[in-house]
Amino acid sequence: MATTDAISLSPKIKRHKQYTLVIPLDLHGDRVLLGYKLRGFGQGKYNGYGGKVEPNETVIAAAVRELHEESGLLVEEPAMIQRGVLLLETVADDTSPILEIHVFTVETWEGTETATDEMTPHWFSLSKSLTAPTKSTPVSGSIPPSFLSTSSAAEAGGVEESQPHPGGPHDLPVIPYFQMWEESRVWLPHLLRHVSSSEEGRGGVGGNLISPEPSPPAATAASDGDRNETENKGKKYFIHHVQFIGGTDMDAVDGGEYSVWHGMGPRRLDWVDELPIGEWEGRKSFKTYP
Ligand SMILES: COc1nc(N)nc2c1ncn2[C@H]1C[C@H](O)[C@@H](COP(=O)(O)OP(=O)(O)OP(=O)(O)O)O1
Repeated sequence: MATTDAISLSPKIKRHKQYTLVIPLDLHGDRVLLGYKLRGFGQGKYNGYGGKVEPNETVIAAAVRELHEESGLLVEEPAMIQRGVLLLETVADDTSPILEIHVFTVETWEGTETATDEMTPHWFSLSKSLTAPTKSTPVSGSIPPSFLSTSSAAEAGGVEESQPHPGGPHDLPVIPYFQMWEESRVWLPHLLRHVSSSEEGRGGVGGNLISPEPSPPAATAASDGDRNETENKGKKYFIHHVQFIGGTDMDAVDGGEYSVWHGMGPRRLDWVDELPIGEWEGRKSFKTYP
């Protein structure tokens, strides 16, 4: 099945800036950990844990470092499972580099998730978060009042343990997709379905907590620009390429300000067997769009 929007991008003529994004998954507990960002780029949004890849650092080393700095969770490099790459480009500002964000999941770690002055941790239900969200997606469980409950930790610049959810994993809320970067609403449900369907095949997820893979409503699937999910079965990595046209995030907690990193324009999401990683300015990087 053909993808929808055409993307005319020449990665070779734009600089790339590399980032990492790590999503801890507790498959047996049917839970996904996200951080609520308290400062900097993406403030007021939920996201995975990550940041910039420093000079002379590998992407995977940066993923391990950022996860530990922002969440307190410690993993060894082999525990990082690369899942895909986001290629985010702004057309409103031609001088901005393409954000090349390497997405990983981890399923084992040492330590307990802790709040830092940058991120506060919140668990969400994995099985309830598998479908592409719409504004009317019901939010079961209770969305944590993050910006209220975490301000004390932020003000103190200190560390606060995240509390277990009172009703247990079944009472956890759906991922608040409308409090995330808008392109996450597209790729994250795909990734969670991909992980849960492959784990389910191995009998692994939460003792059968995961329901059969749902089909997104036809209108959503068509507009997501992604391939038919059956066709993607067995492919290992996703590539989500988005051109932002600039706009205002009306869902932002602060009311939304114009940013060149809002307003999804042309985009495509593909699943591939291998990520085309090559040399870019002397370091391993995403090579070309396949
Ligand atoms: C614009 O769209 C984005 N979508 C998503 N899903 N994630 C994004 C987007 N833009 C940035 N990110 C991610 C990538 C990183 O994981 C963080 C940004 O990290 P930050 O700018 O805070 O990098 P640090 O190295 O931690 O920076 P400081 O040490 O200067 O705080 O968001």
